[in-house]
Amino acid sequence: MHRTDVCSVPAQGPTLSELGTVQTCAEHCPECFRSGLFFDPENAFGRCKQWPAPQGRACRRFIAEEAAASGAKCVLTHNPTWIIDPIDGTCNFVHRFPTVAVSIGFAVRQELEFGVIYHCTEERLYTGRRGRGAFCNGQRLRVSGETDLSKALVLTEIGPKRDPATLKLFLSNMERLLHAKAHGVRVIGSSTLALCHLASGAADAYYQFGLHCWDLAAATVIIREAGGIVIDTSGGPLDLMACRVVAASTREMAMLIAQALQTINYGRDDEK
Ligand SMILES: O=P(O)(O)O[C@H]1[C@H](O)[C@@H](O)[C@H](O)[C@H](O)[C@@H]1O
Ligand SMILES: [Mg+2]
Repeated sequence: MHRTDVCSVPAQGPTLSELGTVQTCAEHCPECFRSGLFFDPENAFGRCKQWPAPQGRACRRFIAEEAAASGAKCVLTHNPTWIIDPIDGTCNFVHRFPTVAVSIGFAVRQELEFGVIYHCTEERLYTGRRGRGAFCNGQRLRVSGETDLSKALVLTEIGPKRDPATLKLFLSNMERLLHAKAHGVRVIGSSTLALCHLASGAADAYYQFGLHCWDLAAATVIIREAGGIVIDTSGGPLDLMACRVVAASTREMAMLIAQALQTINYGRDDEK
């Protein structure tokens, strides 16, 4: 049966309900997914068209924090892949500290196509779709454009390692930025929401060693579509699996941060 359903989404970017539509499309097209059918790779939502999957591979894949925690491999192939952190800010959640989010990213051919981050306690839905802009509850997002570190609010997170050597490096990085006269440095307990604050212009830079691809996938699309930049801590292009990032409102700010940092090694998501 040739399906021509359009899992279309309005141009202003997806909302969970449209995403739900895409998911409904997937549910409505079980034969698509069973026989390895793809969404049209030219358009992440696209038309759910029927054509044979190459080498009969299953079509969409999932990379999720809890699956990785129970031993699943984090390998980003060319297949359409959902990259999910179901609760970002778990420690906050158990303390009833209201900085908790759900993060859902989607990649096709290893290109991040769209991201959705839902700030559960504030009912703020951040969305971004490649080439179609970034939004919070339908309001367009723009980064601050700040290039002066002395006027910048810099966000970071501690990362999971707490051994003395790692903590020394973490604190040393924070000290370096404060010595460089950063206007402020903040740790809020959720990398995805910190990155959304950057996309909204409420912060000017973010860096972290020890986060994961599921923290970065959705937020990277949202920041890029808000006019920001997301790179590796080396100053090179983002490596989604490298467990490290610098994001900023401008390339100048990103390079200032990257040059100040000492590396903390957390390995790679695709090598664990
Ligand atoms: O709460 P989960 O298990 O998602 O872990 C998150 C940490 O809580 C954040 O500090 C950290 O910045 C990352 O967001 C990390 O994913
Ligand atoms: Mg997380």
